[in-house]
Amino acid sequence: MSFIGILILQFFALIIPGPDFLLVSRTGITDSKVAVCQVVAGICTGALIWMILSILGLHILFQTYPVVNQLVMLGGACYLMVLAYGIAVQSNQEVAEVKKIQGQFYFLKGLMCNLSNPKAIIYFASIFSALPLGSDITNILIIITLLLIESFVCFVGLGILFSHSTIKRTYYQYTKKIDIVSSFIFVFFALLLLIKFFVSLDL
Ligand SMILES: NC(=[NH2+])NCCC[C@H](N)C(=O)O
Repeated sequence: MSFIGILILQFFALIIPGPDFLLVSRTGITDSKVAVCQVVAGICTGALIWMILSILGLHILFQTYPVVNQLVMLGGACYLMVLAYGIAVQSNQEVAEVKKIQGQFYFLKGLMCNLSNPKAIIYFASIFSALPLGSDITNILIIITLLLIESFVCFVGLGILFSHSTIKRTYYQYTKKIDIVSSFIFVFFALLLLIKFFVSLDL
């Protein structure tokens, strides 16, 4: 596959709503643009970690020892539940209080959210094996850089889109309802991971 082909594929992977997408759009609505950049930097660091692990061949470890994959899925599901719980608690607090509690953890939130999905390692492994002219180191470095830039630009763009005043106004009008819906969506993603976990147990 050509570099352009890989970037187009990655674009669709980015914009399909998932935990990263939800976290970025939410941060855009409820927080500052700086917070969006920090969350996205965390997500991109997570993506970089998955890329490095897949280059090191750890996807083979995941396939050979499914228990490693299962543990990450379980941990990921728990983390998404924690995110959902955080939003649910937040919906019962005043905005000023919430700001105080959230503190500086945006980067970590983005990082953990991205790492919650172990499927990423298989995804990146297949991308690296589909590289044009084989997987030599220059090609891999180029594609890693391009994928990270694309993820950063698309997600920051998404966060800024959601930080638009009209969307913010709507949010402050329906804060509680939107918080509850987004917390349910995080629970939904966590349940998907849990279902995959139980299916992989092959009971
Ligand atoms: N940096 C990445 N490649 N992230 C993958 C994002 C996957 C999916 N769109 C989500 O929002 O969860």
